[in-house]
Amino acid sequence: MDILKILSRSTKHVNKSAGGKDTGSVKVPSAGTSSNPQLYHDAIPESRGKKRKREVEQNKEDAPGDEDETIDFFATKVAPPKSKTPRSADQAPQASEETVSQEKLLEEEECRQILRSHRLKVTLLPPGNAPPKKVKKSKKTKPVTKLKTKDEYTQVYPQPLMAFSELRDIYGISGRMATNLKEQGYKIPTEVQMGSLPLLLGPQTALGTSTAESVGKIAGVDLLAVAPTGSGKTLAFLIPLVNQIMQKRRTEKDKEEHSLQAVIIAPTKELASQIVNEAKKLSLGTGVKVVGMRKGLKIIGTTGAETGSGHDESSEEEDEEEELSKKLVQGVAKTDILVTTPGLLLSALSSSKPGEHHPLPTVQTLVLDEADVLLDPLFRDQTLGIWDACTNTDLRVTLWSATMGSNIEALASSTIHSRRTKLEIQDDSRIVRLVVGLKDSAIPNITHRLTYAATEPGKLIALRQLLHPTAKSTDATQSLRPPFLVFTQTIPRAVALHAELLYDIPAEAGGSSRIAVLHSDLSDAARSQVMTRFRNGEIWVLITTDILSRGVDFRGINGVVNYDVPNSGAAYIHRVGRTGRAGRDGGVAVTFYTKEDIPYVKNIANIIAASEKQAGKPASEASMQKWLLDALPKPSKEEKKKLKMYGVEARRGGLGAGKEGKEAKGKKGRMQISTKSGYERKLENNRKGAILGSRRRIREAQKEENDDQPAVEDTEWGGIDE
Ligand SMILES: Nc1ncnc2c1ncn2[C@@H]1O[C@H](COP(=O)(O)OP(=O)(O)OP(=O)(O)O)[C@@H](O)[C@H]1O
Repeated sequence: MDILKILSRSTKHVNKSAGGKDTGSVKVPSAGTSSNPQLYHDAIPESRGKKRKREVEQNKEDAPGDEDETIDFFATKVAPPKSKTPRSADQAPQASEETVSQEKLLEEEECRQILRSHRLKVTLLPPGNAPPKKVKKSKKTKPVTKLKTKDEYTQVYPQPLMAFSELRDIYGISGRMATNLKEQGYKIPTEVQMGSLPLLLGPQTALGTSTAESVGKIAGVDLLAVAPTGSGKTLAFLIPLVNQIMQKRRTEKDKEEHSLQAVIIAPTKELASQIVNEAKKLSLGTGVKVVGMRKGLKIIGTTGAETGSGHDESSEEEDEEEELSKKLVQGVAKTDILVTTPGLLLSALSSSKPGEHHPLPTVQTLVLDEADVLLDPLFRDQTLGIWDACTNTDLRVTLWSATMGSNIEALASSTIHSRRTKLEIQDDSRIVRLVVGLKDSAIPNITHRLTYAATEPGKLIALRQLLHPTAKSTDATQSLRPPFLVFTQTIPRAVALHAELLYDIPAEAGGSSRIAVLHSDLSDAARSQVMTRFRNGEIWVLITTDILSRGVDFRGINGVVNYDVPNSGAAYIHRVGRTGRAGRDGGVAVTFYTKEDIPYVKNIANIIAASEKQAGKPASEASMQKWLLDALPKPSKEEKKKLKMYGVEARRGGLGAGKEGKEAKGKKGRMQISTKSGYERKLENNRKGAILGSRRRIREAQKEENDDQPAVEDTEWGGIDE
């Protein structure tokens, strides 16, 4: 059925599939996949990279076209390859880095041109734990921290991955994994995959020509990757991981044995379970096992020392600890890859000594997905605790996000360096930073709308207008075709908005079952049921909090509504990045703001302006007018910090609560979610007050009358009056 028609007040129900081609002339993400998942392909000068360009063209021809595509809107991802008898992992050819034919590699200048045209920037971070230099500019100005000097940060031009076929031809991934990729329909690598896969699969091959003179041989890399939302970072970290484990398993005698090789940390259960699914599809038939962490799952085997039979003698303690870490059974969960939220794994690692954790000595790869939030104060201790528990000297760490502030980068690199010093690791590895496009910016392929709704009731009216467009419009910015997500600041607000909108979808279109709410107060089972129903297209409007703002991939979602303004620029980038995934065009991101939000929206307005500039929108068509940008006040650092931690004050804690969740004095109900304006509510309250007052007066008058009667009559029942 045409969702938009059903929701339009003036039109009748048309019985067509929700994900069908009947999406009007507006091209929306739910209409199908994009023929090219890449976001940037600036022209390369004619003479450069000809050979490779041909390959890309070829791939483009092979790619599925939008027109013929009839997909179930943001339906479950391409089904995993059918389990044909898998080719044994041992049969896969093994291409060592030395055997790669130099003919297959590009010249450095070609690499440079291609990387530039895809807006990829690769930088080697300083080799040692070089502290940032304090530079005093003048006597009057404060000392500034100069983070970059030419010698410390080296821009390099590694081999880009031009086609997935190169994964096998150049980097020697197994045939089985190559088949899995093909069967899932991956054809053209996205920018982050172009840049990161060569670096992680064969750093020497990838960096060979680029670094020979300037930085010498590089044995391995720890990677900080910053790439737009929906640009395929999951696949970028999973391919090297599964490949590495397969290679290791080839050398093991007992093929049934699994020992924990890699830990992937994600901030929410929803994202962790999505990663598990992706990893399972990729490793089908490879023998690599993936498990999602859950409460009660044993990661560490118990030993005599743990059950209380160990000695307390301090002279023996160190030896015992060493013995213990050797003896601990790492494969209790019997898995190669564990995907987890930070809290779950850290509590599974806690030892009987408070504040101490069991080590994970077999883990060789640690992946932090949404690394900036994992290293933010909320999760920092838990994430660093797990990182610290990974004691293997060969550990490689990769960090991924669409946003990464310089403080997070500094924390990550200092953790890597101090760990190397602590464990006395000496090898030729380097930290590499990969940035795709403009750092910390929103994807350029969606339409942004920043809408002033003045008041809370104004926001509700505006949302209803999006849900029930009254005028037929071909302009994607005037309507929002479900499925879409609505973000609120708090759980009570999400619940209240859900209650308010519950009956907005006509019964003929499925009624209240089409709208749902998801937040962290729900049980795990309820959360996962809502996720499944949304993915299956049963739910059209999903109201949620920031719990779904990061990483979650609902392929063809058409839009995002920020019912409440996000708490930071990064939160905006991630929320709106739920649409426009894998290069799909037509996604819409609507942000409502009221007078309470005015001090905070400049940041968002700037992000929108930068995104439109990136997309090449001429100034005349920009939705962010210069006068508005100039007029909006600039929040102070302190205000930004407060906003990030607690959200907009007027909405803190719930519907309209003040500080610490208490209703602000004299402002009770000011921010409640309701269609009625404050004036209407005042009239209603006055009416109610008048009725109550008149009842009270009647009661008082009756009481006075009764008081004049003899006392005995109080207890006598006079029967029902005729
Ligand atoms: N090379 C590719 N070609 C086509 N689709 C791809 C490709 N790589 C990934 N995708 C698809 O792109 C979508 C987004 O990928 P993914 O979830 O990994 O994005 P992400 O970069 O991690 O985003 P976020 O920052 O929001 O977490 C997924 O549906 C994935 O299957």
